[in-house]
Formats: sequence, structure tokens, C-alpha cells
Amino acid sequence: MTRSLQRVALIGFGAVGRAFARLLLRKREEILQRYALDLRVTGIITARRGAAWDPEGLDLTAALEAVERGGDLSALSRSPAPRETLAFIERCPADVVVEITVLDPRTGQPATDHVRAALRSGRHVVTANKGPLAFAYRELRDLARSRGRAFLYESTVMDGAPLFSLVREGLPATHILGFRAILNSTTNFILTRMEEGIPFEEAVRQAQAIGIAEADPSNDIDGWDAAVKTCVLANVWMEADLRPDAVERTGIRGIGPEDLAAARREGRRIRLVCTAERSADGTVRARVAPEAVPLEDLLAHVRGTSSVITLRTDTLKQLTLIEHEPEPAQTAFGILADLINVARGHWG
Ligand SMILES: NC(=O)C1=CN([C@@H]2O[C@H](COP(=O)(O)OP(=O)(O)OC[C@H]3O[C@@H](n4cnc5c(N)ncnc54)[C@H](OP(=O)(O)O)[C@@H]3O)[C@@H](O)[C@H]2O)C=CC1
Ligand SMILES: N[C@@H](CC=O)C(=O)O
Repeated sequence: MTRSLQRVALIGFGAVGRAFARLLLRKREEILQRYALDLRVTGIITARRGAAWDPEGLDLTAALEAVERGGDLSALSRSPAPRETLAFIERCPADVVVEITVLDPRTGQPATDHVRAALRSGRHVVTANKGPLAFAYRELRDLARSRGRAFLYESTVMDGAPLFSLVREGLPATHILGFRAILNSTTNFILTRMEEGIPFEEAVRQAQAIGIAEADPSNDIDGWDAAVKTCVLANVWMEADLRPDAVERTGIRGIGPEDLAAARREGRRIRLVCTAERSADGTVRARVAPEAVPLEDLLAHVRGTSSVITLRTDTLKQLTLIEHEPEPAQTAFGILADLINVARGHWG
């Protein structure tokens, strides 16, 4: 096998970026042996911890140590790297740009501009940030196609679970008619902890400590992250062109221990449920709302950070996928899988 080199730039180095660095340190040799793929991180930029690039590959152990002790990445750079993110993306020595900055569920920015700039400058793009798909999926997909570049996003929904590749590779000639899902780990974790008697604020702190909460956890609590994910799935699978504010959205802020106890007395559990269906007029209607789900329903048994989706299809009837207790390491795996698929050409 001929060895190929893939140079990767990380735009963001928070919980997911650092989990990806740790995973690559663990898997680099195996990937080289199995796929003849030499995966190197050649650029990293953050908002407050500087930027670094090195066309030969950055020392990821040193990058992790620098950021974890509250330091700056600049000392690792072979030559001074731009501090402005768009300039960094345009000039970094990379074949693939990985977008893992903070989600803004109301605008999808600046991540959408980052993805657009990367594709325009001839890079493949992998994103775990859902914003670009919720706000500009069609445009970015078409831009990637017109440039002959990959645009993959496995980690945007259900972390590293192979959701998009399952539909892309495993469900040919199939229409997704709708879905019902639990897609936000933080709210599912909070509801589960509250059922165990832990106060709401403490459950939020625990979700933040795991690294699964958004930078602003109200984007989880008020249903925004779930609405954005619902949009992403509807846009990619159902040819919808939805934006998050078109999703009927209620979060879990109003739910207290007494509501959970009342549901329990009726043999139910409260879960934040995401649905999308095509209506009779052909448009896609999407909704995120807490539901008191009966214990006979699979969704009632999805606990902690776990997530679940049931797809309704025109070929395989219904298909359900459950992801058990993901953390940022599983999101990092989705990014790694996308990068390997870019190198293998599994993205058309
Ligand atoms: N955490 C999870 O379990 C999952 C997260 N995601 C998505 O992945 C993305 C990253 O999540 P996570 O790592 O948890 O988020 P964090 O908040 O931990 O990290 C975000 C990173 O982005 C950097 N950043 C912010 N703005 C910019 C900018 N304009 N230019 C360059 N860097 C910037 C931050 O810099 P600084 O370090 O200086 O603050 C930080 O390094 C989000 O979009 C999230 O929705 C998807 C699936 C699961
Ligand atoms: N904040 C999100 C992280 C993954 O997308 C969640 O809780 O699901």
C-alpha cells in the first residue's frame, strides 16, 4: 500500500479538540498500519489560547499540556501563525479543516464562515459543529461538490455514532420519512440525575464537568441544541431547508422534581423528544418538547448522556440506533472516522 499523508487543521481546541488529540495519539500508529494513512495535525487555532502551525506536524502532547495548564499554543508554532481565524484557515498548511468551535444556535456563526472559507480555499471539511448544517447545508454541500472536496459531519448528531454514514452507505434508494429521537445528552443527563434526587443546578455542573454541555448550557436546557440537531437531520435526510427557529421548541427549564415524580406515579418518565415528519403538503414539520413517555416506550429507558433515534423509512420500516453514555471521546471518534473516510474517498 502506498502511504498517504493527511494534514489536519483544528479550528477550536476545547473539550472535543483535546479529546481528538488524545485519540489520535492513541490510534496514530494503528491508522498508519491499517490504512497506510499518516494523519498529522499541522495547525490549531483557539479564541483565547493562541494558534500554532507546523507543516511537519505539531507535537500534540505538548499542545495538550500547554492548554491544560492554562498556557498558550503560540510557542509550539514553527513560524508565527495568524491570530484571526479566517486568515488562519486560508493560509494553514492543511488538507482537511476540522470545525470544532462553539455553536451559536441562533446564527450558526462564525462556524459557517469558517467552513465556507475552508472549502473555497480547496480544503476538505469535517465539522462537529452543527451550526453550518442547520443554517447553510445546501450551499455548503453544493460548494464542496463544485470544488471536488469532502464535507463530512458525523459528529454533529449523536456524537460518534455512525448515523450519517449508516444512511449514506447502508440505506441506498431509501427515503427517510421521519424520525423520533433523544438527541441532547445534557438535558437527558439532567433529567436522569433529577430522577435520582440530584438538584437541577448540580446536575448542570456535572454535565459541564463531563464536557458534554454547550459553552453556554442554556443552549442545551432551552432546547436549542436539540432543535439545531433536528434541523440538521431534516435538512440532510429529508431535503428540508429548515432553520432552528422554525422548529417548535420547548426546553426542560420548567420541569421540577414534582413533575418527574408525578410522571413516575403514572408509569412514565419525562424525556426531551425530537421529532420530524413530512406533512401532507410536502413540508417537513419539526418539534422539540418534553414528553411524559410511558415505560413501555424505549425512549423511557435511555438514561444519562445516552441518545436514541428511530428512523421511519420507505424500505426498512423502522430502524433504531442507541448510543450509550457518550462523552467528548466519542465525538472525537466521529471526527476520526470522517478523516479516515476522506482519505479513503468514502464521501461521495
Ligand atoms: N462536547 C460535546 O460532547 C460535543 C460537542 N459538539 C460540538 O463540537 C463543538 C466543540 O465543542 P466543545 O469542544 O465541547 O466546545 P468548547 O467550548 O470546549 O471548545 C470550543 C473551542 O473553540 C474555540 N473557539 C471559539 N471561537 C473560536 C474562533 N472564532 N476561532 C477559533 N477558535 C474558536 C475555543 O477557544 P478557547 O479555548 O480559547 O476558548 C475552544 O478551544 C461545538 O460546536 C459543539 O456543539 C458536538 C458533539 C458533542
Ligand atoms: N451539548 C450537546 C453536545 C453534543 O452535541 C449535548 O448535550 O448533546
